[in-house]
Amino acid sequence: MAPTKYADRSIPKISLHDFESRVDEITAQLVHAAETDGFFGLINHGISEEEIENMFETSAAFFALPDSEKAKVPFTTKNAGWEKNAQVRPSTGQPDQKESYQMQFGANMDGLWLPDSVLPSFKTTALAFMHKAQAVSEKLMLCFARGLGFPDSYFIDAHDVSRPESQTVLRLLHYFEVDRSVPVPDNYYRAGAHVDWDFVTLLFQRAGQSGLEICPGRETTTAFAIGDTWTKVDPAPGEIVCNIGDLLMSWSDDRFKSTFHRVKTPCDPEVDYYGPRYSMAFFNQPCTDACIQGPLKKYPMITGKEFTERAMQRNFAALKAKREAMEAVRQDASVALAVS
Ligand SMILES: O=C(O)CCC(=O)C(=O)O
Ligand SMILES: [Fe+2]
Repeated sequence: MAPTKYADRSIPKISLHDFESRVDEITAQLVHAAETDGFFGLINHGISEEEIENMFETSAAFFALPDSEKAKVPFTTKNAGWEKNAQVRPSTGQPDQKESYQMQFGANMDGLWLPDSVLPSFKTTALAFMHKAQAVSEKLMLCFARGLGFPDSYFIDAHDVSRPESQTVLRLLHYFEVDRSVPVPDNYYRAGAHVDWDFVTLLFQRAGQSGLEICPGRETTTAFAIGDTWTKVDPAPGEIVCNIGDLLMSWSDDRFKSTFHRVKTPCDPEVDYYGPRYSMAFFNQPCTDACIQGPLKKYPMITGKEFTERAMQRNFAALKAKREAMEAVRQDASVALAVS
């Protein structure tokens, strides 16, 4: 695999302390980060390190269950449930080396919670954490609305998690331990390069479990930023790493940048972390009936349901193109072998 080019770029760290009295200052910082890097770290956000660690322990308890138990809550087309080695990224054409479990607040989760007899208090703990993440997200939504000239509650109303139309997701992720003695195959990522298609993502990482890499600012010149310059974002205790998603990019008429990121597979015993990696991503998704259009009306208005469907279709089309390209390379290679 061609060696990745790296640069030590720092992402802005934004503190939410004294939110009510500092809201305009925070808005300016968030808007600047969204217009440039598309990534920022949040501190003093109101979720304690203990609460985050408690949710990580809850997540580890879920993933420690036998696969036969987790398979009772399988991933569905409603973007909820458990999958293992099943998410193929268009950037790599290969499945991510991980398992994940996606939870939502509303009707899309019907039948997808394990009973308390299997995992005591899991649902209560997860929902309490999801409401905490939602409260942080609503602060960001207020600021982004103000920055774009919308009423303060505009994005908050469009992402109302108390409504059955809610599509917001907390995704628990577990990347498997990697064997140091086996060389990393080409195109093998814990999570291949991608942009998120939500409004804004809140990513929780666990101290010491590095691997996240970002390519800030949409300054990419190559497909999926592979070949561009990447920056490592190591987990800082208690910090939430946030990135703008495609939804906010289009809802801001492309003023705010959704940004490529990935999770590298460890390959350098000197610096990389080979153990199991746990992370949690809170994806703010619009209600299915939300009407999405930026202040400059650059794109036609669409609903939250249509936006989600189109994002999934784009992903499937890119994936199909990637697989066809890989198949053509394989056929060329076998022809070359046959004639040599
Ligand atoms: O696990 C991580 O650090 C990143 C996960 C991610 O980017 C995603 O699930 O969209
Ligand atoms: Fe992501």
